[in-house]
Amino acid sequence: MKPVRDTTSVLLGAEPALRRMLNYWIATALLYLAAIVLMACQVAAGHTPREPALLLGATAAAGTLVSYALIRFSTALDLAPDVLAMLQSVFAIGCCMAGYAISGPVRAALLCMTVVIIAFCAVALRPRQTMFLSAVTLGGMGSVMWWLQAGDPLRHPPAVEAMNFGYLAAALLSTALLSSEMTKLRRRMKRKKQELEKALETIRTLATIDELTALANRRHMNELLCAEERRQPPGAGSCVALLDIDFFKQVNDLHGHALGDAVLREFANAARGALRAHDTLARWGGEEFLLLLPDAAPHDARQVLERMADHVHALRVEGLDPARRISFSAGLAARRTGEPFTEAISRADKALYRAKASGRDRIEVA
Ligand SMILES: Nc1nc2c(ncn2[C@@H]2O[C@H](COP(=O)(O)OP(=O)(O)OP(=O)(O)O)[C@@H](O)[C@H]2O)c(=O)[nH]1
Repeated sequence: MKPVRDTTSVLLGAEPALRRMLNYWIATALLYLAAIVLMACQVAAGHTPREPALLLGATAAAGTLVSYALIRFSTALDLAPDVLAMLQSVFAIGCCMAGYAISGPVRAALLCMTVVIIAFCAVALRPRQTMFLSAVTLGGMGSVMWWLQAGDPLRHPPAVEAMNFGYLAAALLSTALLSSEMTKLRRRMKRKKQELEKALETIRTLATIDELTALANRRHMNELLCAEERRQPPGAGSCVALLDIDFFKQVNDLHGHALGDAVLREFANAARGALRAHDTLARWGGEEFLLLLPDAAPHDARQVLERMADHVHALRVEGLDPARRISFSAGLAARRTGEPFTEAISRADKALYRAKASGRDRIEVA
């Protein structure tokens, strides 16, 4: 299986976009093969002269191989998908025109091939390019038909050529319109997909971030704690701390809820600035915050909290009495080996209660 996989990846490349284009190429190559076989049948039945049919078959085969090389090395050659599609379709339409000129009574059947070519290329072309290609095809085929009926009106009766032209014009027009509608549909779907991705991103943010402080919310912190419990090998240390802003109720009572909100926001900004790279501070509820310090000894955790306290003490919130210093009390607990975080948090909560009871603006260790 591996040699087959290796050969496939050399032939089709590894990039999904390139593979998709080469899969399209395989489909067109099969179409060319079918056309060459049918042309050979026409030669065998005596409807088509041998030499021009051979020349056309060889040109079509060579063109198919060249188009493979152009697609396979399109990145190196800096060929955009629409340029590739245009080149391939112009070549294929040229083959159809030559095939029509040398085919006998079945030549009208070749017209359906032109429609297939336009439909194929419309996947990679812009609607305006598809319209242009359809017009070029109609002009080219019309010229061949005119040239055939002018040169040999008995084998190519003008009325028949005119009807063939009419059918081709109708089919190409409908195909071009249809492909333009499909392109618009694809664009709409792409836009919808981008909108959905954006909405999903917003939902993800809303589900993990606290709206007021932009810190992690309680739900997200619980997820992080579970992940941390799974990640941490037994014995490896981490700490949790519960923080509560001191006398916060007074801020609300004296200055109103809006200023209370501003204090919460400023507190969060200041506290965030004191964290280490892997620490997470979450709004646990109201004016209470939970700090998770992975791989931290109690001494390291205490240093983080002291740094945080310095940042918070230095806070000046507009509208608040400058003499009023914002502070917080904290309960710190080092997680014991195998201990669930819920228990460590409960110990931190008791330590926080002691910090409040013994005068606030301090850190108590559980
Ligand atoms: N502005 C504002 N206030 C909030 C919010 N969430 C909770 N609070 C208020 O926070 C206050 C918490 O006060 P308490 O926990 O009773 O006590 P405190 O004044 O902080 O005193 P200590 O904690 O004992 O130092 C209450 O008045 C709540 O209404 C919020 O999102 N915005």
